Amino acid sequence: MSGLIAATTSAVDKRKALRAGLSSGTIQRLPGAINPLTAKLIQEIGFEGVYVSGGAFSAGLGLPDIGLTTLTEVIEHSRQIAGVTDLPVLIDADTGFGEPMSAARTVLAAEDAGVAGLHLEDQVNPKRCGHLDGKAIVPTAEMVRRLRAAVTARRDPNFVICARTDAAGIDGIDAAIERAKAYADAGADLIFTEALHTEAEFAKFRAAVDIPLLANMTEFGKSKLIPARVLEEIGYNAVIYPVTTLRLAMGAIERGLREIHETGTQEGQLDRMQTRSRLYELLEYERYNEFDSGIFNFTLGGNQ
Ligand SMILES: C[C@](O)(C(=O)O)[C@H](CC(=O)O)C(=O)O
Ligand SMILES: [Mg+2]
Repeated sequence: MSGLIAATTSAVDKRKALRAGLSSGTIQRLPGAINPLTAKLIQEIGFEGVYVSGGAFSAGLGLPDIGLTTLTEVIEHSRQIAGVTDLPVLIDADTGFGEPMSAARTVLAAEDAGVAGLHLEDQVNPKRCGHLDGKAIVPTAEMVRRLRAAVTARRDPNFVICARTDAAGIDGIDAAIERAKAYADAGADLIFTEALHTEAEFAKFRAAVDIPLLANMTEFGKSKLIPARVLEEIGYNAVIYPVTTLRLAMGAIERGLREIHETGTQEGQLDRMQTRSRLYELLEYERYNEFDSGIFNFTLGGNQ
């Protein structure tokens, strides 16, 4: 049964792995998982970690990314994803769902959900996507209070608290660097440098800040899409592809639905689909026989 239904690696070990990865000199690549099944694929392909995006989660609920989702919803979604993967899971906790005490509660809930780390951002409530104009940030001292509350609350010292600064797009990169230094002093383990534009900006940030850095390679935003290898050369420690799997899936879903609508059949889409046999392989369907031989007692014909 080992590894079926739920992953075998404990949350404690996953947090140790994330810490070790962040100080390894090898960039940790964390694609966003839109659901637990996607997290299984991320693990199978060989990435170092899994990201849970607030933007993708709210979009999946049919909502914009403007702070409408709740602590409970995000934690439950994250718990399901963390439960099926041996990889560390980093989650998007927006502004911490309220005042500093709520940020502390978010950390406790995330620990209980088996998550390896979370990021808190310095935007005002209600927050918005970091790649949109018109966002606003709280004073540095307020974000420091948010972070101190989070850092003090954690029970597992290896739980990663990542501080995201949205300041570059508002007050410029120098102000963002100053904030990052204050956030590191407040106990942040990792800095998420939101919405930088070019390699030169990423390099400038790297030169100025001593602790690990995370890059956000989200599509159709403010940042150039810089390959992981280049980010690693610059000295970044982690990179997220937060909404990529949602955009890939939704692009394919829209094309497929339009074709069915126009032609009356999905026949032309079959070679773009994950086959039944590939799905079953990913789910390790056959191994569930170990538990109950009545579950996988059939064979699949060709082309499935
Ligand atoms: C990383 C992010 O916070 C997310 O929710 O995934 C978003 C990504 C996006 O909207 O493209 C962000 O604010 O950058
Ligand atoms: Mg977000």
